[in-house]
Amino acid sequence: MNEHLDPEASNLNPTDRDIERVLRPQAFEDFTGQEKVMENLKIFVQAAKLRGEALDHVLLHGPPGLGKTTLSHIIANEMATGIKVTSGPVLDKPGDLAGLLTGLDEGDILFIDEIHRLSPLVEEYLYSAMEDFKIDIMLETGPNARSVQISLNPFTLVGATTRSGLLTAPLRARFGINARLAYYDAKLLTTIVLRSSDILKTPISDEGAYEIARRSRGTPRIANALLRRTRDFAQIKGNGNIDTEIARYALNALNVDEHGLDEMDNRILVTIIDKFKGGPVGLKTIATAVGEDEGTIEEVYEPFLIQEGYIMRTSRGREVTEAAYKHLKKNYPGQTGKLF
Ligand SMILES: Nc1ncnc2c1ncn2[C@@H]1O[C@H](COP(=O)(O)OP(=O)(O)OP(=O)(O)O)[C@@H](O)[C@H]1O
Ligand SMILES: [Mg+2]
Repeated sequence: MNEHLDPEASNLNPTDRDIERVLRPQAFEDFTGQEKVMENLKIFVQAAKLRGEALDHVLLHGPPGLGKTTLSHIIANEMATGIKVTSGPVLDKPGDLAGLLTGLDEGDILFIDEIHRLSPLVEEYLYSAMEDFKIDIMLETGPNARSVQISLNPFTLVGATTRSGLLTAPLRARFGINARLAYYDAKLLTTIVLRSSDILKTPISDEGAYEIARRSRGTPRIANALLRRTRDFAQIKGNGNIDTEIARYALNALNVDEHGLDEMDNRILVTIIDKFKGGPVGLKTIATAVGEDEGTIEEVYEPFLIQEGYIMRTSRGREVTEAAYKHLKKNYPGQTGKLF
């Protein structure tokens, strides 16, 4: 597999990257949560294996860190096939894609991360590959140039995206299996934290694990990262064991608040309340006011704030809820204004 094309690997330091790899579940049975998605996926994998066919193309979508990349590797492991990894922005010419496609063995997985960022030309080239396992390739250049159609081995495209809304309809329609990953509840994340501490050989109490879990924005990647940092605090400031007290100490030091909101989450809520009277206000305006990229707010911060009931999406923009005022210990202006 092409590790250097794994885009998320680059923003971790080498040690954390190694740890992330060790913690990554390898089989269906190590993967916690996403019950509905997993139940179906297991059936589709079993059926494809029974028929000796390639699995239908799979689209995985959902916020960052919920397990899309992990699942793509699990699918390859469970199908007992090879996997090639690339990403939308890396494939800038159809030729790049052709090279990957012709190198696939029967039943192999081609994993395209950030598939919403494919160039239109590459995307169109993908259509016939996905549908008929055929591609056109150009032979020679200049006056002798001609294209020939070649057959590919049947393969499975696994596409991952945090922005399924940006996928074109024709591309979306070519995926037979469409799986949306949702945020994890604190109980599931506790299981994940306990499993990770076991692998890292870090002693932890159930309560300590729960404390980390419930403050991890519903996201396994964040839970694992907070576990690693809490382990540092436990080793330097404590006796190496993670209990509730050291977990609280570490999470406060890391600016993760009682409800698991981080600095940017809180800055977004404060901004909407203080600068825009609680909203409604447009996404672009919020982005400018907090100094963060609009897409990042939409795909990383907002979904969690909406799911936790701090923000509502209305036709006129984003509005904070009473829960947001309460969370920030601010007076809720309430409905009074609307009576007059
Ligand atoms: N269901 C799960 N059970 C246990 N660990 C998980 C699970 N889902 C994710 N993880 C852990 O969280 C980490 C992040 O997951 P992953 O890289 O698959 O997320 P992603 O959805 O691909 O994120 P991105 O959109 O940023 O690429 C993994 O290394 C893995 O250790
Ligand atoms: Mg990923």
